[in-house]
Amino acid sequence: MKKSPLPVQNLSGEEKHRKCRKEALVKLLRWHFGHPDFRGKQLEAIEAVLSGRDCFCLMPTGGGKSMCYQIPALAKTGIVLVISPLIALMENQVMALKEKGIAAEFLSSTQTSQVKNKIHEDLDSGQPSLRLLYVTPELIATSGFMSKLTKIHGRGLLNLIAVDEAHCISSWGHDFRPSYRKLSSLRSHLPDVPILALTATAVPKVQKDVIDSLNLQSPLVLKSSFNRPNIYYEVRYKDLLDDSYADLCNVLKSAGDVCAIVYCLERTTCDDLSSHLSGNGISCAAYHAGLNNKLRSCVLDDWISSKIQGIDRKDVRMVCHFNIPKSMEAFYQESGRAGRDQLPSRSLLYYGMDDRKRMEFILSSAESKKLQSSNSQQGLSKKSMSDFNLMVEYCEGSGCRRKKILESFGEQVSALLCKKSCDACKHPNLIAKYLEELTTACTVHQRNGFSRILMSSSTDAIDTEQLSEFWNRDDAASGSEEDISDSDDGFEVAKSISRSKFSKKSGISEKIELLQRAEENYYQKKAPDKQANKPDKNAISEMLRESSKQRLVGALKQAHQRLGGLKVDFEASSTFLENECFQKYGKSGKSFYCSQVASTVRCLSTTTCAAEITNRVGVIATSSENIARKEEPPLAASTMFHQREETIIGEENCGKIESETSVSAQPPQSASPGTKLPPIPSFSQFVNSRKSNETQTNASEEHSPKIEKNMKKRMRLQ
Ligand SMILES: Nc1ncnc2c1ncn2[C@@H]1O[C@H](COP(=O)(O)OP(=O)(O)OP(=O)(O)O)[C@@H](O)[C@H]1O
Ligand SMILES: [Mg+2]
Repeated sequence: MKKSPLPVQNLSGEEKHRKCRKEALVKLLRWHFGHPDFRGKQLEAIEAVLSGRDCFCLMPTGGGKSMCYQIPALAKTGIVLVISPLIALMENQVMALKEKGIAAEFLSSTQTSQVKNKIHEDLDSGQPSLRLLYVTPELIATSGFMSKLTKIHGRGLLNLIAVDEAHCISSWGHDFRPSYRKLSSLRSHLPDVPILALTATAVPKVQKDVIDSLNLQSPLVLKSSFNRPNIYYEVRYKDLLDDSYADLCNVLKSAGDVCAIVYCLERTTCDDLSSHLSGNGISCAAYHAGLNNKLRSCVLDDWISSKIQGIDRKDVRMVCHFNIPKSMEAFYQESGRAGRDQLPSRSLLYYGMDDRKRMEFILSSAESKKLQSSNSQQGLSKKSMSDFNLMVEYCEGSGCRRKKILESFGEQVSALLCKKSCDACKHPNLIAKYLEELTTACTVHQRNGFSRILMSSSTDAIDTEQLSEFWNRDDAASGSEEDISDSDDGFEVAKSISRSKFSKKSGISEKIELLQRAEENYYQKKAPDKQANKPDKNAISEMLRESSKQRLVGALKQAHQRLGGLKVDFEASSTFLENECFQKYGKSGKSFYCSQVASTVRCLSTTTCAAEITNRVGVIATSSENIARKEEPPLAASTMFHQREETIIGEENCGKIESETSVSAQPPQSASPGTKLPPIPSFSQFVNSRKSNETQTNASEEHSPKIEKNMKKRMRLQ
């Protein structure tokens, strides 16, 4: 329920006494957030920054770090600037604050220029109403925004700069973000504004790096215990399971209607698992860097909409790692998304020997790559391998899992602390038995060799930041930094193998061979005959489309009632909107399509302006013809296009190959009505035809440096 804001109090006035001050702060906490008292070191952090002191605050995931800057924003007139690496997090926090009647906004490319202008107007006014402004690190780096901040500060209105997820500044951390480096300019431009750095990453080297990089001056360093008593830790051994997909499916089903996150190393696993779970009646969606920004935001929207909470939803009951994470830090951070409401929750890790080998390969590739590029990175690469070994020990060791987590962060605790809230403490004999079986299974496994050699050497997620879950949609201020987990689609397979197995000297033909192998492998995985027998669980049925239309009609009618008269034809408008969803995400499958419909319904249900809807669907009159024409692209061609794009092109700026390959590689929407698109050649066909063309045109120049160079450039092997 929305409350009227408590009048802002200037606590630095007559309430000088610490006790009174504390009482006033607790009052703010109770009034705005409904919490009875501060947790852990929150109060100390708040008092430090309110007194103008820098502060480094290390608290576990879900420990309540946000409160350390949200309360100061309410305790003084002026603005608190919050820097966050993840737009979804910003959106989510701003939404939650607004619901509580607190004036908060975020600036990012996802907003309309109208919204942005409004925020800027407020900032430029003598008395901004904003209390918290969330921005991306990229925006801080722009001179325009920095000079705006300087002006606000000049008017005495910039109270605090909070750097959330501050470990992103350190290349020693598991989520290093180059854009965070730019934050070092904050201190030089705004020397006397206190800075609060917040993180849940406990590695001492990272802490030092954060303090040094942000140039914190004699900061108050606050550290809390990392124990998450409400999380039950468990490991399952893939090599001992008949079918880990089925196992996860059962786990999720038996957990009931709860919210869960499943982390996978690779996009393909993410997609496969997601469609497997959907096919088994579990509502889920894949979310990874292979999706475009809109799609990702759409999935996130859906996630948010189910309980009006975001990626950091408090009620996540289970976090599952379907592949072993690369470090204890990453594991802690991700598993820590469970149970932020302090209620009993579960962390489940599926450990498999193949996964272990694959991660070892990734990390050792990173090591050799970094050794080549810079000797100074040597220590970093070695560190990543020893970090991973801790993770392996977590899975393969028999002792208390909680103790292992805490010890990896330098906390010495007794296993009694666990109170049987991990599988190793609760079922020690069973775990001992599993580990014994695992040893036997592995011996057999090794004797037989690993089945998926190509797979295990496939992932090119060599840069540490590529495995990060943090991401920004492209920000107006600069290019985007799409840093979420990367994977091994066919192109990546070939790319990584060509990088790892062959030196730069290897010939183009070897690389082409590899690409062809990768392609074969990709298509084998998606073998049509295998697919043909199976009904496509992710297909969008006519029935689903019809029910989506009905949902949209309902939302339009509600908007009509709420806004006092919409001058639109409900049926035609809903058909238009549904078509739009289908056009955008029809090819991507049911979950994305449903998500887009949900997003549109939400948009209709929340808009406060009738003109917004009429303008949007007003397009119908002029574009209905186009819609009819654009509907239902030829399925085979569009699927093929999608696969090609994913497999071979895979990244941005691929126009060159695309346009040379075939005219049919145009997006199907742009094909004129009735035009049957010619078949798209496979990548092998394309490469072979190019090879023979080039051989014909200049036989003597076969494998000449020029051709190799061009081919290399086109295929972006390097
Ligand atoms: N003093 C408090 N009493 C009770 N609940 C609190 C208190 N402070 C924060 N919380 C709640 O704890 C939850 C986690 O808070 P928050 O998101 O700030 O954690 P965090 O430390 O930033 O975690 P993360 O590292 O995941 O970002 C929120 O639901 C918040 O409302
Ligand atoms: Mg946080």
